[in-house]
Amino acid sequence: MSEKITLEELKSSFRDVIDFPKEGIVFKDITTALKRPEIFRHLVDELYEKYKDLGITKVVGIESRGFILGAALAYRLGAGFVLVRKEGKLPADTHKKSYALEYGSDTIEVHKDAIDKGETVLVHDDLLATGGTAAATLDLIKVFEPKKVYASFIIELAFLKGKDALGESEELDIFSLVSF
Ligand SMILES: O=P(O)(O)OC[C@H]1O[C@H](OP(=O)(O)OP(=O)(O)O)[C@H](O)[C@@H]1O
Ligand SMILES: Nc1ncnc2[nH]cnc12
Repeated sequence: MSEKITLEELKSSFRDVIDFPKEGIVFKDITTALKRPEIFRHLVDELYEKYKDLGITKVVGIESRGFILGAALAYRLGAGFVLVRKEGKLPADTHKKSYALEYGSDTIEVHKDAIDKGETVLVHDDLLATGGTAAATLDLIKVFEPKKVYASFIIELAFLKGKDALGESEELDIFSLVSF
């Protein structure tokens, strides 16, 4: 079971780095949380408790920070793990999507054989900012015709309205552990 970590304690386990990677950005650094065993375990346990009974068969982790808890969660859920990677990193045939994020733009890819039709999929990333990255990922996995899609984040930067960009609906369930 999770040790008792309060929301305030969790929130203060992240570090703000001013003007990274660009001037004007307040970067939420999760490394200060991940290096603490009790916080790392709390993050995995909280997400596991939320998703354990939903029949999730694949967890999709978004490169690179989405791989950390995404993989731990897939293990706990008994699900497979799928990598959504930045362009040029996946070796076999891929589907691709370009997108804008809070401090730039990029292209992501997923292997064409990563998910089967009708699977229940949990997309995981560390942080939801403008929603550009997550929206591109959700678009990318639509081609697999999943039965149901969940999206989870450790942190949501609510003032950037990423949830609006994703468009919560009956088909899509969005959740973040912490909101700033
Ligand atoms: O909601 P958005 O505005 O799209 O921003 C969120 C994305 O930005 C960060 O990733 P980044 O591209 O910096 O990659 P990294 O995880 O490899 O550091 C973060 O991990 C999310 O993936
Ligand atoms: N402010 C921010 N902190 C950390 N990761 C981010 N990804 C996009 N915006 C971010």
